[in-house]
Amino acid sequence: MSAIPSAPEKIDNKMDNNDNVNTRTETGENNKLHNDKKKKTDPNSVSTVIKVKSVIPRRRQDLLKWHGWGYNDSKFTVDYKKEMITFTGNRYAIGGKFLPNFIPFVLEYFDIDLNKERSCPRNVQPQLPKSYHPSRLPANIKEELEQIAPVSVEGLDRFVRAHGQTLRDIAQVRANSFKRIPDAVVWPTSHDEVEAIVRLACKHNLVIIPYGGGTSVSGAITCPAREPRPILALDTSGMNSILWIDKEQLLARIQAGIVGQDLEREMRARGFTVGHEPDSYEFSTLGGWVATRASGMKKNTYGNIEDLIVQTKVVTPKGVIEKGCSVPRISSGPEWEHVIMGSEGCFGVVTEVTLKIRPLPPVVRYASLVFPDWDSGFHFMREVARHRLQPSSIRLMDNEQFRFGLALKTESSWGGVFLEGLKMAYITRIKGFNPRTLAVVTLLIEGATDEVNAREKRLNSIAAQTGGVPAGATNGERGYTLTFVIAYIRDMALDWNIVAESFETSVPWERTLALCRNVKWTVRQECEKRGIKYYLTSHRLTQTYDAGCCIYFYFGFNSVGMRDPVAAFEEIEEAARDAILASGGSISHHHGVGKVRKKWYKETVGELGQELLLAAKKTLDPDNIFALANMAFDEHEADTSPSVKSKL
Ligand SMILES: Cc1cc2nc3c(=O)[nH]c(=O)nc-3n(C[C@H](O)[C@H](O)[C@H](O)COP(=O)(O)OP(=O)(O)OC[C@H]3O[C@@H](n4cnc5c(N)ncnc54)[C@H](O)[C@@H]3O)c2cc1C
Repeated sequence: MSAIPSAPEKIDNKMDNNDNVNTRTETGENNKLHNDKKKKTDPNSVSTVIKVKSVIPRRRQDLLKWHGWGYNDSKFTVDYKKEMITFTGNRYAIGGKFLPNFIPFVLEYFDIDLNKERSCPRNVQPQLPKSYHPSRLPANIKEELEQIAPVSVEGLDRFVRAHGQTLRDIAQVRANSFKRIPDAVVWPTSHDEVEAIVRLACKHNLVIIPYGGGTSVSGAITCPAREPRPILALDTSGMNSILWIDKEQLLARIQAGIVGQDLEREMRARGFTVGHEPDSYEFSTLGGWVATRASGMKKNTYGNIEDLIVQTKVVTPKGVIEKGCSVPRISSGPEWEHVIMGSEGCFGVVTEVTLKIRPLPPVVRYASLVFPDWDSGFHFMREVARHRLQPSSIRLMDNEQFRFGLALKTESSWGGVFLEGLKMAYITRIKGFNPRTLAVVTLLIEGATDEVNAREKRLNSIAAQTGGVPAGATNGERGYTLTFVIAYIRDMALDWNIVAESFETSVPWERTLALCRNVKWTVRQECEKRGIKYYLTSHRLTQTYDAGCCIYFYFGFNSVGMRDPVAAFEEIEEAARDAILASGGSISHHHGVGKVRKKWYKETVGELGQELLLAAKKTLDPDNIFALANMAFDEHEADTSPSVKSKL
């Protein structure tokens, strides 16, 4: 660990809006040495900095919705005359197509009043706030900050970085009801600039919230409401260069603000892949993945983020943490890099990461299987994991999700998702599967042709033993495409007063079926208690391990007539989480703790675990500059009076 130099640095800061031009080489000493050596010895290595042009502009609101998920031009919209839903834009396969089965699905589960909606359609853009909380950043500090990196105190720039993607976040955005938003946004382009910003924050006692892609679903980036100090949103999007690629060692050094889709595009253009694809990867960043311990859909081949990282560089108020060597494994006491993975922005800013990369697989094949019900699908998944035969991705969807897939069937040739026409007839009439109970597995198999063929054969043979039937590649591919579109549904649902959100957990194999039943039962009880008649719970098994799996739930209900639907949703979700823990599940598999799951942190890590977390904070950030109040950190600790500081 090295201390942040105290002498002020003059920094040549030329960030060209969206070009993310980094005018200096910001690699650390190790990396400079690495580069110099590689230049001489390895003609295959790319040692020049690749300045990535991001899809996402610095004014994110120009491309992305300020009031919901995803691109401005992509959304579900209702044509009340035709009684049909369309998905706008042409970014996704269902773009521009009518979805004739969607309204019947919504009516069945949520009983919306179409006549009322027709007379008062709500396909209306939410209006931007007329005013914002004034910035608390003193003008002289702003000037000092501007010497380091571009700064904005404009209301909208601050507002769009005040939240993630929880239901409460989106409800607050739409109502402009945040108690606190950042007082300024700052866009560093390099590790050194981050060091200078952190130094300045320590000097003036400012709060820093690292902001990556804003896709957090744990309340992690939401500003603590009672924080009295000026808050800087440190937007990492300007730090998105690929510093070097070592084709021989299959490593790349990358700045932490790079967005998933930019990283994959650049790597694929050079014949490589990182292979980390969380469902949010269009918008989430490398630094966000590290800070939340993210999990990608292809983790069976490439690993979760913790398996992909070889080295990280992190700026904390007490100095820079970075291992002094870049090695595949080390036995040198506890791995301090793991203290940063999952630190949820509370210890400092991840600035650079060395990641493993892989050559692009020669063959990528989708496949799907249908099972008579969830339990038989589950037994298939268990057997596959027992034999360690998982392909890059393997997911089991329950019947509600299967039917939801049918609801997204288009009127035109792209077709629906899952089992049309003859295939459906074969499965229901000849195989005798009940369309109201069947479950679907989607598969993504990567590798050389022989390997892919062999694996598919073995998977099909296990499926046959557990009651499954192959349902083709197209259905498999559509299942994956659908993943990116599902995230857009909540915005339309909110227009109909349907509140919805997902939550997830990890669980040992032997507890999984009981956990799924218990959670659905709990949700049903909680809905009945509140007189909620129209709701949907659904789950899928998204990740498999030797010792268990990840279960991902969707839950939504029609909240018409309720006084505080968001609070009701959160109460039900809390009861569901209690049921998860009581059934042997965890606080989270990949979403993290943030502010919304703090209640269960101590019981998860134990008293001493929590003490260790507080001790790490005291060492790395004694003045609570990174006062995000996630995990065990209480908002009150934002009060920096000596008595409170000593508690840290
Ligand atoms: C539709 C949808 C699908 C999702 N699918 C997945 C999935 O498949 N797998 C998965 O793991 N997660 C998923 N998530 C959750 C989310 O995308 C991840 O938690 C992601 O890692 C957050 O990255 P981000 O760049 O958006 O971080 P942000 O939301 O900006 O920040 C999240 C946390 O990380 C901190 N942080 C961000 N950058 C840095 C940095 N450089 N240094 C230090 N701290 C930093 C922030 O302070 C905050 O505490 C999904 C979310 C949504 C909305």
